[in-house]
Amino acid sequence: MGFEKITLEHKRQVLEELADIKALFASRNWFPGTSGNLSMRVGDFDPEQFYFAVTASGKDKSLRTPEDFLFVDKHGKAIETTALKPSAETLIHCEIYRLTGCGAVFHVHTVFNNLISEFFGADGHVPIQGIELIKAFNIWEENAEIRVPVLPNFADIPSIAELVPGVLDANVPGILLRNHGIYAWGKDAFEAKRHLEAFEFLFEVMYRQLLLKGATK
Ligand SMILES: CSC[C@@H](O)[C@@H](O)C(=O)COP(=O)(O)O
Ligand SMILES: [Zn+2]
Repeated sequence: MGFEKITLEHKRQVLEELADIKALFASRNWFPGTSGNLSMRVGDFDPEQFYFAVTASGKDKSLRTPEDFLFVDKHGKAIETTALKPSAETLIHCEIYRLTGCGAVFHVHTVFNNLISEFFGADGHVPIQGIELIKAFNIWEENAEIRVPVLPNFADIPSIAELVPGVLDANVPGILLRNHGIYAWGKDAFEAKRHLEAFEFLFEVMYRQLLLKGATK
């Protein structure tokens, strides 16, 4: 489906939902120093052609303005004439949509995701086992273990994006960038938010557990 076939009403709904989520995350201090970016797909998913709304680069994400989002195509290029620049990390969003067909991708920098990504960075993944909130990823088995991939935080975003297919785990809707932040996604904004909140909770539990155990592993 071409971008022009997607109804204005649907596009407006998506922008409103994104703006509400942005305000909520900002209230949690999840966008310090203009960091973080959010996106939501508009229209159906087709790996050959899809579109999404993404935060404009470098904005203060705690503010609500008419210039907070723009629409881009599957290559991360703006589809309409605009002075706004898509998030510097849009290519990572593109890759996640392409590989998963998801409906929303949220990226935040928090103290806990930074600390945990660095502590386990050399291993290439964060192992999480036996914590109830793993069920937020629809994993119901007892004492389940997941591994959250950790990618190096290259300055060159395309170099990060090209590593995504090699580490993405269909059962784990998130990827950490070392000393940077997390990308979490879901079939829609509700699910992406649930996943992101679960990751952040799990990272905080792990951080505190490591302190309790004297930071041995
Ligand atoms: C201002 S530090 C954060 C940025 O370097 C980047 O990692 C980030 O998350 C926000 O970039 P943006 O281009 O505004 O989407
Ligand atoms: Zn970032």
